[in-house]
Amino acid sequence: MRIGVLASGKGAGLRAILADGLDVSVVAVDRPCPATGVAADHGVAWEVVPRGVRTPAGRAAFTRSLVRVLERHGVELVVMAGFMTVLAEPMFERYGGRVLNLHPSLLPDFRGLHAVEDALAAGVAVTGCTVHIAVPEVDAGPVLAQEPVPVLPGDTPQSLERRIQEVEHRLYPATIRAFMAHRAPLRR
Ligand SMILES: Nc1nc2c(c(=O)[nH]1)N[C@@H](CN(C=O)c1ccc(C(=O)N[C@@H](CCC(=O)O)C(=O)O)cc1)CN2
Ligand SMILES: NCC(=O)N[C@@H]1O[C@H](COP(=O)([O-])[O-])[C@@H](O)[C@H]1O
Repeated sequence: MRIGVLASGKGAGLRAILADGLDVSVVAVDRPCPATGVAADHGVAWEVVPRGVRTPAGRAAFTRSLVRVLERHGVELVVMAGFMTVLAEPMFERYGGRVLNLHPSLLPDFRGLHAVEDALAAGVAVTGCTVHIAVPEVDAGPVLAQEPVPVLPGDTPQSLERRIQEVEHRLYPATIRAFMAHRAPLRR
């Protein structure tokens, strides 16, 4: 199954996906970011799709542009790895049930942009990460996999994020493989 990865940042999750040998056809980013360098280092096509104004119409136009890039590369499964823009309906009209996201908390706890900081501020002893099927509602949709991560005394957002990402970089590729094993490709 041909994978398209959506990213916005450092690309550590993307690097883990590529290191696992998954077939990534294209990396699409919503802003210039180091993830494109990770793609280039692995010989994977990448494109910057500027997200523009985040009005409903602007978000829909941005999402349609993303879909066109993914279709141009024959993508059948969309994998968000540190993607930081909320996708509009056109993505789910085209790839409904085949858009995955990785979130750095045990959803439904700590949804949104600041999950690591929020878990730390809440004083929980355990947080974690979640792989789920994305839907139009942010950080909702069916959970595919979760793994707990302890919060340790003296943790900073950075130290906790590092511990979570160690788990993410193993859990996400494994969950993507399991998902593909149970889904027929869109076309044979
Ligand atoms: N329709 C969906 N789009 C996205 C989902 C999703 O589940 N459904 N997951 C997110 C990833 N994410 C959390 O895991 C997340 C990313 C970004 C935001 C957000 O509020 N973004 C702002 C812009 C923030 C910024 O750039 O500083 C926005 O889009 O207005 C919330 C959750 C990816 N997309
Ligand atoms: N709400 C989405 C979110 O916070 N995603 C998180 O952003 C990080 C991206 O790292 P990367 O750009 O190095 O892969 C990852 O830890 C991922 O869980």
